[in-house]
Amino acid sequence: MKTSIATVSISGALDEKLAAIAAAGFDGVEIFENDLLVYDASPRDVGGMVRDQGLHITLFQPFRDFEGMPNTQRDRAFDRAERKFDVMQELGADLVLVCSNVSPASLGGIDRAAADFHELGERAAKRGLRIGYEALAWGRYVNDHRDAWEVVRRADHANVGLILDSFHTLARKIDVGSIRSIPRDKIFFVQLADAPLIDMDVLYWSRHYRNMPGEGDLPVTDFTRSVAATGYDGYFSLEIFNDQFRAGSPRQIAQDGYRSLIHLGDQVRRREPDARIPLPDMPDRMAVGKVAFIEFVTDGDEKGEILGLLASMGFVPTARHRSKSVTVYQQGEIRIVVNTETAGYAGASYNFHGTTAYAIGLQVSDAVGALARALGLGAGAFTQSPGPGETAMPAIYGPGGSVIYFLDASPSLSRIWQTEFEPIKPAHTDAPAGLLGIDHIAQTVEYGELPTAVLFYTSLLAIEKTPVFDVIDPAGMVRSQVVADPSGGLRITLNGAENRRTLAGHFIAENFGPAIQHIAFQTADIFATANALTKNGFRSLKISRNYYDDVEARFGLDAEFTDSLRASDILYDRDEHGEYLQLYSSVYGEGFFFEIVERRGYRGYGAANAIFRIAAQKRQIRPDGVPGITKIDRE
Ligand SMILES: O=C(O)c1ccc(O)c(O)c1
Ligand SMILES: [Mg+2]
Repeated sequence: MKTSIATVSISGALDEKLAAIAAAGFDGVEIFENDLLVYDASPRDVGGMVRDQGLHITLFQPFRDFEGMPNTQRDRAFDRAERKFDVMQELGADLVLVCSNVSPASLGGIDRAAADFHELGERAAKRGLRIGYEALAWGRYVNDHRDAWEVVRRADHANVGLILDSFHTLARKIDVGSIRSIPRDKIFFVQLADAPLIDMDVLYWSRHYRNMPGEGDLPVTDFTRSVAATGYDGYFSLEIFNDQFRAGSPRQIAQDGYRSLIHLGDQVRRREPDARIPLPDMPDRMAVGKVAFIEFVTDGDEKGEILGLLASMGFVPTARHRSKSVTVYQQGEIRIVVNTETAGYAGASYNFHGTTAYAIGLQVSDAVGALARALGLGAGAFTQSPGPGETAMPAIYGPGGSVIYFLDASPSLSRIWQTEFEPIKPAHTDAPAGLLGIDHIAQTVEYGELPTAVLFYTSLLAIEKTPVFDVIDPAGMVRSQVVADPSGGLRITLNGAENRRTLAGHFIAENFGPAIQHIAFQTADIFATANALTKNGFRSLKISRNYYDDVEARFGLDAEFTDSLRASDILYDRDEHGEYLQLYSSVYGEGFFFEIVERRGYRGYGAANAIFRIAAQKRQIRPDGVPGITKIDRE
């Protein structure tokens, strides 16, 4: 797959952009004129800089308001073009993007536009250059790739071709099937961008909200399949106008972009038999059977607290690692691993973040295959040399420096709990609090890294994302998006914290980075679980009494049922599929907590209850109501 990205897509000065683009693995780069103009070096030197990074200049852009001008302005348009051709020759760029005219002065008329392009093609040919015509969704007369193609067809010049841009086509809901009949040699270049579905002016939407394919809601895969069906084998280039990306880390954004292209190319070539998208072989996205374990690292006083919390929820130690300071706590199918090693990555993670759920283990059909896919998508391998007799579990770095392990049914990995651990005779073997499995994991990330995390999980695993939704914290908004396997094997709620005063923002500030902020366990009977927990000394989060009056009225609940919810601090929600009951632990440390849920068919996560839960948690962290979260109520 020939990969490219426009310089406009990422932050920094031109040299920083180029370094980040090259480091991420791209083959080429679209040079945006502004990035060249504001950089203090000649076009020739910039061309040299690009090539020194091992990159090819795939396109120079944009050239605006060219075609269909009245005679008085037509000559000017050609003069301007010749000047741009000079720059391109200096740069070493052979293709220029001409976007459809938006000028009120332009005249329209398909033959007039075609004649202009024919002449421009003649002039370009003399210099060995090529012209690509792109329909902007807001072009004055040409705003549909089918019309742009008709102009190119009538221009009938070998040096004039079409540029397709997924955003313009998909934003206007134009049938992508129409691309399949365009001859591949007349498609000179393909730009790709996704975007969240927001109902707004298309120009504003395009210039501020585009994101990487797979991060938004547009059917970019269908678009790319249609392009691939023509046999197109040229560049696929990311052209992402996005305010957050412009302010983000150039390396991170470039890496995300590369991942999104490889993932897209991989999905397209699996579905489109005539696709000419060469990519190294990698297994397809894998379904997650379940979360096999969650691993905490802790030490010192904090260790006693976290173990106390686990015990109060009915977890019992079942196995101790043969050589490391690692213990497994279990209940039913749930395994919580508590690591108190001071060396290695766990120890380093503890020193930096304090007690944290830094690793998860995912059960997949082929652990080595999952690792291979992750590496193919640019993830970092996590390796720690195994001790004598230990099995190296395939693992990668996840969002925020977390670790993701893969387990499968292979002989060595499936027996890891027996071979590496010594059993501890448990005090009891039933599930004492009725906790049956992990319902979901909530991971808090920086606001700008929500799309990064979504793309990370959905490109690697057979899980789908929900649209973004807002969680209201009394101190600000938290943007949320869920990535989940429809069968429930893995559900991760991702929260992007916009400021440090929200509970999520406070958590990542105090934790010195993004991390798992809560873990939700499933029960089949939340009232029985609540009773068992109370007997165990579990301290639930106290919910405001006002909440229950409201929930009773909102859902028309029986007074008796509401009383039982109130008595156990259980929150209630309902969707078209059923009911949801939620119970929270007290807050641990600077914002970590556990949740227990009973799903009665319900498919969501109780977003409507989040504001009540967060307010209660903040009361607990800050009982005196003094701004700034300072003191934890441990009574
Ligand atoms: O917003 C614009 O003007 C603009 C310019 C060039 C493009 O390729 C594009 O897709 C949009
Ligand atoms: Mg474009």
